[in-house]
Amino acid sequence: MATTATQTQTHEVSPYDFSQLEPYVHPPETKEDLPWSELVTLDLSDFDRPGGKERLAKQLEHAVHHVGFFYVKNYGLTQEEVDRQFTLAKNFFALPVDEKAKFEVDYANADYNGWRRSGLHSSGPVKDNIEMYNFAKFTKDFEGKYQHPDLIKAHLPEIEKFSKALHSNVVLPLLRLFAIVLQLPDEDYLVRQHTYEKRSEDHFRYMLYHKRTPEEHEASGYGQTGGHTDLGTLTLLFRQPIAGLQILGEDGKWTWVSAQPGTITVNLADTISHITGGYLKSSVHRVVAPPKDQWAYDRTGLLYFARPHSDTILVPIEDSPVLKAAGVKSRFTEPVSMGDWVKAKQTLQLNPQISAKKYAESGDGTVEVIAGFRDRRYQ
Ligand SMILES: O=C(O)CCC(=O)C(=O)O
Ligand SMILES: [Fe+2]
Repeated sequence: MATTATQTQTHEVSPYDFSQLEPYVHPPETKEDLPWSELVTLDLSDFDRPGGKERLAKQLEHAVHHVGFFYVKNYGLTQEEVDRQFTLAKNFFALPVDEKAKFEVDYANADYNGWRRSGLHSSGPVKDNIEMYNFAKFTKDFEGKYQHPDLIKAHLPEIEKFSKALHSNVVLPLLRLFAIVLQLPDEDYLVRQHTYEKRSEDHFRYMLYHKRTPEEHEASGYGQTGGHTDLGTLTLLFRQPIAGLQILGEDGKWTWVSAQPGTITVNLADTISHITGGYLKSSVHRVVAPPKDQWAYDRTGLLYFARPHSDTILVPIEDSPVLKAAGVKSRFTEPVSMGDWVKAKQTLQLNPQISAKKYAESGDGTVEVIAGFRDRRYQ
């Protein structure tokens, strides 16, 4: 009967339903005794308690000025919600190459939203092992601009909710804490440069480092050449157990970031450094080969990159007594907007040939990104 057929159809489970997806399971942690970074952990549930913001800002002071990295916990998303994003990432990367290729990034036009295939660039004689899928902000500016495979389409509302929660539960509270650290009369000063609705190039990312053979690790120099700073305001990195992320300390030594349960790792990036004349530290970090006992596993990442509105002019904030006392200056010789900065730095990041040529020409390990500001290469 017709009604039976309809009923059967409505009860059919979509192949994209979570019950049908291969769940992501965290690989085991390393047993190696590595030199781990000592990072503070901010309990964001303290934020709205009396005196909480001030306590958290105090806790951050050293980290934001000297380290550039810290953890946050209790950020208002359940472990299940986080695990579902890891599962979506895993299942997305498992799609056939032909399917992912329909959503490929357009680096030639400096557009990095969509799928980035691995093997685009070489590190030494070996091709890179990184795949990414970047989501633009879920705002009017980008509405209808990017298409997604059916798997992602089926879960887009949840992905939108998740990435917006990262912005409102983590990015904005942290910007208020920075305002307190900088003693700004207006606690929302930075928040107003980072509203979700207005145009900016924030993005949420699924990332996969494919496992490598011992020969590939060796030939790629164990990943030890990729020291960099991120170009935006803050980068959020979900806990995943494959060790690899390292921070360059003030003492010139690299330490490993460990996977603390229930946390997000946060690092400060270039823009927050620009608008504080270098007072807040854009941390140098890199991703190296994991310890040997983790060589058998892929490394899956969930990241959120926060950036100021594209029309923000990157000059030091004027009404901060802290910055005044430190005597900070603009890092540029002329006014540079966030849009200008993104374009200039991204041209170097997305085109290793251009970047390699410029480094070779300069010969001193630095290149000018824009308006007199020079980036360094960290080994
Ligand atoms: O995967 C990581 O741990 C960090 C990645 C990173 O540094 C970046 O994408 O800028
Ligand atoms: Fe980075």
